[in-house]
Amino acid sequence: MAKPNDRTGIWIVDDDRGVRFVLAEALRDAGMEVREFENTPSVRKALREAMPALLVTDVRMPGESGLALLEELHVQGIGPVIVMSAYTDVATTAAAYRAGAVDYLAKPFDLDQALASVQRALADVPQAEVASSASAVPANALLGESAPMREVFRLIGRIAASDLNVLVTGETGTGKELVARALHEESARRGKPFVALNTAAIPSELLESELFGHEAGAFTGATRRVAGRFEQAEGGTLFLDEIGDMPLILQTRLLRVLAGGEFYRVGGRELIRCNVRVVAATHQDLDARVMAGQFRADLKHRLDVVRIELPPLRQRRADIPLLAQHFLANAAQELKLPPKRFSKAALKAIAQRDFPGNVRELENLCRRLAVIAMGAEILPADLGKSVEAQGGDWTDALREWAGRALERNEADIHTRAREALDRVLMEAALAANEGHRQHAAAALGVGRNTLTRKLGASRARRKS
Ligand SMILES: Nc1ncnc2c1ncn2[C@@H]1O[C@H](COP(=O)(O)OP(=O)(O)OP(=O)(O)O)[C@@H](O)[C@H]1O
Repeated sequence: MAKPNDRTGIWIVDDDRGVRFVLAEALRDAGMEVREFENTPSVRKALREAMPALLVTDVRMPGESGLALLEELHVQGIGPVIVMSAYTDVATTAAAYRAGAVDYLAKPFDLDQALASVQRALADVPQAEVASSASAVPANALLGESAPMREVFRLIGRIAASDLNVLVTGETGTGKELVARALHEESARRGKPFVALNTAAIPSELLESELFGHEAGAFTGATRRVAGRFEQAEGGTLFLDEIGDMPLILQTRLLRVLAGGEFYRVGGRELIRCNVRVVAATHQDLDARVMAGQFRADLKHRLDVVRIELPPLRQRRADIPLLAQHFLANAAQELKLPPKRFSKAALKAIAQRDFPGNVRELENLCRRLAVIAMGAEILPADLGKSVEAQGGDWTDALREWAGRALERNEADIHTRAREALDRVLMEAALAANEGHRQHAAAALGVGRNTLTRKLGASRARRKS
């Protein structure tokens, strides 16, 4: 193989002649020397005589994948490499960064963007830290193909391996928790716990012990030592949802832990060191809360090292068909119903809807459709039925459900029914109020705390 100081030119590897041509021309126009390759064996051959200053490679090509080549070259210390691909799922982007890529271009890309990326790579501008573990990447449930979601995947892939704190923002139901999970799964912390805590769902007087644990006798009713979420997440990731609602006094404690990596359990004297990556999320405007004195600016800075903004579903309608089909198939499987599919017209009609409750609302709609649509194909008329079913006589369905559950001698029928009732009402009210909890609570005629507590309890149960 050639010596590293012989590096010249930019090598483009892509089985698509069109892509090679357009990119090569753009780079040549910018005064760069370019060589083109249509597969990895030809690159290997060329590497016997020369080395590129920069390699730009596609991922999926007939024969060997660009990532396999990249991994090998990375081990040998060649670099930098830019990966370009139409596959912008988290698993592929994260794998590219792990294999040593300095950037990831989502196809189709803008030529100016590609040129800027090449120039950055050549100038050796430091990119995000990358870890170099090459283990298999688990399948990820975070779906999307719209431009904003591709950007989100790219960002996740880029920062997952670092230990940076991340703030995920977006309306309710946009997938903030899924993003936090993806960050965890794509990091070296995978295999260690991922612990989620909705700070708004826990009464503030209990939140401290929930986060940091307590010793026996710390307060009335504390009969034994209990580990908090920080301890439970040791070595892994702690997801703090609705961070904007955290009481100020706890913000101060959290800040201390983040700054020092140490804490005491409530009522405890032993200083506990922790190694936890914190991913926080909020649907609120944290900057506005800082301005209003409701959120500590220094804590915001600690949490907001990297920000991932999830756009509402109505701003990424291109994702709706993909998500809807996925949820419909999932619901049918989960509920043991025969598989159903959307007619083209139904899918089109769904994609035109606004979803104030975002992906969660779409998921719920698909579940209802899986149950109520008569035929194997869901038609636009079924969408209307689904709306009627929401406002129709649901007690019939409940009666039927109760009858079946009793027949099967199932346990906790009343509790489960109440939970389902709570959940449906809360989700409906949140969806109707753009995720605004106070408005949703008012619309239901319950207190805001009741709503958040029930919401948290119902989610915790669904997760367990
Ligand atoms: N991109 C996506 N692909 C697949 N499923 C998704 C996606 N985004 C969200 N979901 C699903 O939608 C539901 C809501 O997502 P999630 O709980 O992550 O939202 P959230 O933003 O954390 O909501 P909240 O602010 O109300 O806590 C979940 O069931 C999740 O699996």
